[in-house]
Amino acid sequence: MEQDVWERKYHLALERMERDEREFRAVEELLRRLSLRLAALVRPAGGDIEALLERLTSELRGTPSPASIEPLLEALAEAVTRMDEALPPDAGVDAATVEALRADIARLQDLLAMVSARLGDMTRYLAAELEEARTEEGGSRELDARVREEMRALGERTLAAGDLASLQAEVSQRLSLIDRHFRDYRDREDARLAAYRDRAERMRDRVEELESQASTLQDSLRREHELALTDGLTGLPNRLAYERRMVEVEREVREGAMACVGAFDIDHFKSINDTYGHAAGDAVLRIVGQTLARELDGRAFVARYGGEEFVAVFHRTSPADAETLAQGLCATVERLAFHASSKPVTVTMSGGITRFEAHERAADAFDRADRALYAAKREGRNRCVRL
Ligand SMILES: Nc1nc2c(ncn2[C@@H]2O[C@H](COP(=O)(O)OP(=O)(O)OP(=O)(O)O)[C@@H](O)[C@H]2O)c(=O)[nH]1
Repeated sequence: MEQDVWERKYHLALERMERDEREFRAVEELLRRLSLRLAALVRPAGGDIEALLERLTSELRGTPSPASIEPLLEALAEAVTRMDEALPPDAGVDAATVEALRADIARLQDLLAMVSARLGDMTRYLAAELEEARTEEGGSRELDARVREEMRALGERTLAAGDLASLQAEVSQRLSLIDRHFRDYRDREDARLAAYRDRAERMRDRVEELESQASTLQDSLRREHELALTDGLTGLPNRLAYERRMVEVEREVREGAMACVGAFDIDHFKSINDTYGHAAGDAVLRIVGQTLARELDGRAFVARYGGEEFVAVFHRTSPADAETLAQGLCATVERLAFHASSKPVTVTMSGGITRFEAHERAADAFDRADRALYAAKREGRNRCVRL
């Protein structure tokens, strides 16, 4: 009966251990996904990082040990550092892009250091559990051998016993020895279970702490990423966001989709600043930017390219339709009611439209849209030209 109770305890402990291990695996998976996403941010240099993560995953699927995992994590950290060094400031990528990528890489490095430390903890824990299971198995084998020995001795004495009284004494002595062996074994196992429970509690706390750290890190990365892609003054996507979007559009156009690029610039903006002040200029930029985003919502991706220049990418739109939309935008901006020192101020905008051709790079299409924009400026502003 007592043995049944002990066995139930033992199975409960085993189930708990398996559940813990599943939790650790879930955390490892979460961290792996996080690292993969970060590696994806620094493409195209992320190739060897993905291969290393692949190897790390297959290690984790087996029986992980610090000896097999630590070198992989070190190689991963090294690859990330190489990626940082491989980021030249003059590779056609603007300084803000390089800065943002460097910040991502630094965060990835921090994350790897954290993952490395935590995986070390976990694998050490699993190794200790394995050792524990081995010891436990040894203990039960020992008990088994002792019980067998007592039973064998009892059998021999039974045959040798001359009278009933000495037989009874022999049986009772052997039974109490067996009982003591069980008791010793149970006490040792109870102590081991208590120690195990303690360690499991501590590990659970550490796993919870790790999960919360990982999710805080993920949130702050997401927030910082959004900030890195947003123009602070207008709230529109910034040039970096535009360049990232253009990587996708370039691929779509190569696959046969139609797209147009529009460059827009507020006319005589310098004189708005000079006449009404920089704050008024900022307000004009904000309102014009938001007007473009609102008017083109669902039809084009709009970003602030820099200074007083905006860019729009029209998806699945013919050049003629994009030009009509752009002319409508110029007319809408002209109708905006600006006031400075209680006097109405008319603001106009010029635009240049071009088709994004399948054989060209995004930068070529933008340059042509920009040339169209300057043609519109030369032709008298407040208009749109298509090249
Ligand atoms: N207020 C404000 N001004 C800015 C900002 N960014 C750039 N500018 C100003 O925008 C002005 C751009 O002037 P120019 O490039 O000479 O062009 P423009 O006066 O608009 O003339 P055209 O483009 O030829 O019609 C410069 O005076 C910049 O200082 C900004 O964020 N806020």
